[in-house]
Amino acid sequence: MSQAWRHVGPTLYKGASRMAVLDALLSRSSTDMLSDPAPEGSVLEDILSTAMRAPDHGKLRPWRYVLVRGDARPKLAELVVAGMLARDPDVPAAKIEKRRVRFSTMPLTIALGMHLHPDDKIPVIEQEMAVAAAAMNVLNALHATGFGGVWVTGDMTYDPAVAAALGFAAPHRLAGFLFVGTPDSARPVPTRRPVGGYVAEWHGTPVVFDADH
Ligand SMILES: Cc1cc2nc3c(=O)[nH]c(=O)nc-3n(C[C@H](O)[C@H](O)[C@H](O)COP(=O)(O)O)c2cc1C
Repeated sequence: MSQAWRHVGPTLYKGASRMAVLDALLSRSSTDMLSDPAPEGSVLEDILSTAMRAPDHGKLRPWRYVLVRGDARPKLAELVVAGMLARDPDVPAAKIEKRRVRFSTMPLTIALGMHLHPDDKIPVIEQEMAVAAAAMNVLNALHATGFGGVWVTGDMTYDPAVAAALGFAAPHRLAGFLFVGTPDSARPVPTRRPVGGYVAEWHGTPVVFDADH
C-alpha cells in the first residue's frame, strides 16, 4: 500500500454547503448500470476514506476493502462460478454465465470484508453494523463524486471458500460486494417515499408506525 493511502486526506466537503451534502444524501440511489470510468487515485482514496468516519463501537475498524479491477476481474468471476458449481453442480448454465459476465465486466468491484473479533467485548453484530455503516458512507461518497454503485450479496458472499480466497478466512467474513462505476445517465430518476410512516413520537405507550399498517 502506497504512502498516499496512509495520510489523512483533505476534508472532502471543505467549502461545500450543508445543503449540497443533504442533497447528495437525499438523491443517492443504487444501480448496476455502470460503465467506465470507476473512481481511482486520490478520488477513490477520498471515497474510501469516508469509511474511516463510520460509527464504530470500540474503534475496532472492522471494515476492509478489496479492490478488484482490470485483469483481476475474470479471476474473481471464475472464483464465484467455481463456488456456484461446488454448491450445486446442476446450476443452470444461464445463471453461471450471467454472474460470470457481471463480475468480469463491472468497472470496479469492491469486496466488502469484515475483520471480526468474536471474542471482543463488542458484540459481533455491532462490528457487522459498523461495516455496514462504513459501506453506506462509501455509497454516498460515490454518489457525491458523480460515481455510483450497488451493494450485492448473494450466495457467494456466504461461501467461506470465496471469502478465504479474498483474504477473509474464518472468523472473518464478507459483507458483500460493491459494484462501482459511472452510472448510465439514461437510468430513471428514483422516487423516494416520505419518511413520515417510519417515524413516531413516543408518549409512554408502544408506538405504531403508519408504514406497518
Ligand atoms: C446487505 C445488503 C445486501 C444486498 N444484496 C443485494 C443483492 O444481492 N441483490 C440486489 O439486487 N440487491 C441487493 N441489495 C439491495 C441493493 O443494494 C439496493 O439497496 C436496492 O437495489 C435498492 O436500491 P436503492 O439503494 O436505490 O434504494 C442489498 C442491500 C444490502 C444493504
